[in-house]
Amino acid sequence: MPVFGLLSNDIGIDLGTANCLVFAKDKGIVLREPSVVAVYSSSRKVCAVGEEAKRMLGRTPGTITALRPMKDGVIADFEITEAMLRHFIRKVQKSMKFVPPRVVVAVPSGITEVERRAVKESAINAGARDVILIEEPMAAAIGVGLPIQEPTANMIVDIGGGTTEVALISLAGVVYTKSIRVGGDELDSSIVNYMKRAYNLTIGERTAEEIKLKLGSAFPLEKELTMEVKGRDSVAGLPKTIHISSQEIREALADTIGAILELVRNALERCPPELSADLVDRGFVLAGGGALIRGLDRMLSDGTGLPVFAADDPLSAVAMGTGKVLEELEWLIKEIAIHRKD
Ligand SMILES: Nc1ncnc2c1ncn2[C@@H]1O[C@H](COP(=O)(O)OP(=O)(O)OP(=O)(O)O)[C@@H](O)[C@H]1O
Repeated sequence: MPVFGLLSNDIGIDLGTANCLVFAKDKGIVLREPSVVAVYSSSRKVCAVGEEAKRMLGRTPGTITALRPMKDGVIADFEITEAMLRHFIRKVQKSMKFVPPRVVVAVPSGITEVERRAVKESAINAGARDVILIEEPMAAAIGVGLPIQEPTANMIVDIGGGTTEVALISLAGVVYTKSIRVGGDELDSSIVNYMKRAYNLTIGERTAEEIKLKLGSAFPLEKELTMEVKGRDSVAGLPKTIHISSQEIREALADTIGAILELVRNALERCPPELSADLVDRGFVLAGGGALIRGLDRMLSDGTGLPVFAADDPLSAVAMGTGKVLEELEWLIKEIAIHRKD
């Protein structure tokens, strides 16, 4: 029975702490949903997954809990992560041909051996016939098209929801990698704290993220922006509306963004000299949703003296990388089959 080619329905999954993306072979990205699950508080039975569950965050009655099973780059809740993975695999399988897929899953590089095994088992339980894990920064580097197999420095900084990971790759191997639990979520928390400190305004994490998307920046903007924010006055306890500017939000984000710069500088300090020399011309690439923060490329370039490039579609980089790995797998397996015939 032909397992590859026409009947192949292999998929790649970016199992991110903020978003889950699924790449289907020959189709591209077929699913893009927040990594959020809503469960009934009493039975822990799943009642919504993805976009629908994210809308419930901070708005649930006592009977339902909306949670993010992967936080800070680790799996906080195995059971719910498995349910989420199963839900997404089944959702894309419905519209596909009926052969159990091989699955390439990109996972945060900081997860433990036990967590890796749990992800593999979850994918198998969800119907995969074979599971290959790849670390997120490697997948991102492949996804943005860096020539990772060449004997030259390929550096990627992946700023996700829970973590920021830096990786230096040469000859398809990781020369240096480091991950910190600082990413988009931490930026959101900085905004929550700033609002409380400066305006006695309590806001939820969804509102904080909205402010980050609308006003967030790491470098002065040509035209600074403003927006209206609604929340609860933490003293009077009543709903309140204020106006804030992008300058204020830049100030609120500065420490967290400083931690990302620090991570990059540490990586550069540990870089072998030949590869350092390569980086002078080649610079490094930003991927992950955090790469979309206005002026971040410029700020990191000023802080390191290197050229910095933001990926064209940073939110898709890891998923695109899993897709390319699938193509390579196919090629490798075909090669093996040809040699076997000989
Ligand atoms: N335009 C934007 N400006 C700033 N931040 C953004 C923008 N768009 C998305 N983000 C942030 O990017 C983060 C999600 O990025 P991404 O999907 O790459 O993370 P992830 O891969 O799920 O997380 P991790 O890499 O930690 O597993 C969120 O915190 C989101 O708020």
